[in-house]
Amino acid sequence: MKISNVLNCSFSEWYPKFRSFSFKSIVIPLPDFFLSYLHTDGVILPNSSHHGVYTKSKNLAMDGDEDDPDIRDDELMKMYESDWSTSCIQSSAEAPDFGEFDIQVKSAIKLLGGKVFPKLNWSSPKDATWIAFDKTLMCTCPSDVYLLLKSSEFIAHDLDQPFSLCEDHTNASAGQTVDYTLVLRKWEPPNPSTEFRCFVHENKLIGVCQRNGNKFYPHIKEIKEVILADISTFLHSTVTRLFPDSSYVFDVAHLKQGQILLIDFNPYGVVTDGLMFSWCELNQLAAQNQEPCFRFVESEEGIQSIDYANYSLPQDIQDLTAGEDPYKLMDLMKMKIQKEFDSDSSSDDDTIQENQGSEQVTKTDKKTNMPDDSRGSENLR
Ligand SMILES: Nc1ncnc2c1ncn2[C@@H]1O[C@H](COP(=O)(O)OP(=O)(O)OP(=O)(O)O)[C@@H](O)[C@H]1O
Repeated sequence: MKISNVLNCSFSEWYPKFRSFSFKSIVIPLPDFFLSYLHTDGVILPNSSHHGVYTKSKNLAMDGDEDDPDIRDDELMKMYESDWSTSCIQSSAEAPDFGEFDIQVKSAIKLLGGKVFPKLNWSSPKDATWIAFDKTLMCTCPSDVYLLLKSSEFIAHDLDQPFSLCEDHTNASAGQTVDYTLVLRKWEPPNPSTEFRCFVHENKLIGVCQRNGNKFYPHIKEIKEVILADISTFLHSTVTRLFPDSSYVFDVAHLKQGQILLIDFNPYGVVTDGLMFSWCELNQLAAQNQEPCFRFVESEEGIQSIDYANYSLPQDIQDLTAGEDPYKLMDLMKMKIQKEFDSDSSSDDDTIQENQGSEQVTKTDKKTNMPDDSRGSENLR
């Protein structure tokens, strides 16, 4: 994967050619001051949102929505006073004023029907839904967009190191200027059972898999030949003709027989999540001259763990599992030793429980039915 391949998957590169096959979208160039805002720590919403400090509820930050009858005054006060102890500190910081940019975002949302799905050049803030009032990426005002963008690690990756896994990436290319854009797409959530990720190597479809690996959709098995044939036709009649690279990954929704909705392009390489494939498997498929491999959840037992679930885990747990904070690990071990010491007298019971625990782990691993290397930590898209 080269820098040029990543650039070709940038939304503003592919969208003009595929406009009629995808969601209606508006691209707004990001001014430098907004990029600096995204880079700074902390979340202070602009003056225009009427709420200079970060508030937990999206509704609190919605323009002209102070009289929302769904929120009672006492609930509002509780939300304000809840666990945002830093708000006193933040309120003394200056709230930004986005002027013309804010107006552009507002009118784009209006033009797209009042509800939008936000992205930057490559990624959406899909890991930040926890911060949203309704736990989705639906935005109805500029503050919704800013809050999600500021809270996402995927967005931070787009901004800080979009080429970090490219083979031609050097320290010099790290500073390569990217024309950053805000992408607002008409809010039209596809039915997850219709979404598929498609892997293309040298213009050949090598693999297709269900986009959402944590659900079993019985209908996929029934119409798998139709799905594969429609994706293949769309690839060869449209995508290969218009997309500049020969290897890439694209996401689609199979709306009905003969009707494909294009969702996104991603680079062909480990930066892109192989979902139900490991990249090792994909490379093997690329080397073979076979029909595309179609993978989907074939039964309730084949379900994978939930995507991005780790982003909603407490930071302490994430640090522990990633081994990033040895002191937390030492504390945990001390607690464990103490617990074992305390319950020394009932060791027989403990042994049974621990055995049951390891049995469960083994079962869970088997349930995914996936090779160990199937989800690399490099996957960012
Ligand atoms: N216009 C839209 N309205 C509502 N939901 C959408 C819209 N576009 C995409 N989605 C949903 O969001 C998901 C992610 O979309 P998209 O692929 O554009 O984001 P992404 O961050 O680039 O994801 P990835 O990096 O995994 O490709 C889609 O699978 C789809 O379910």
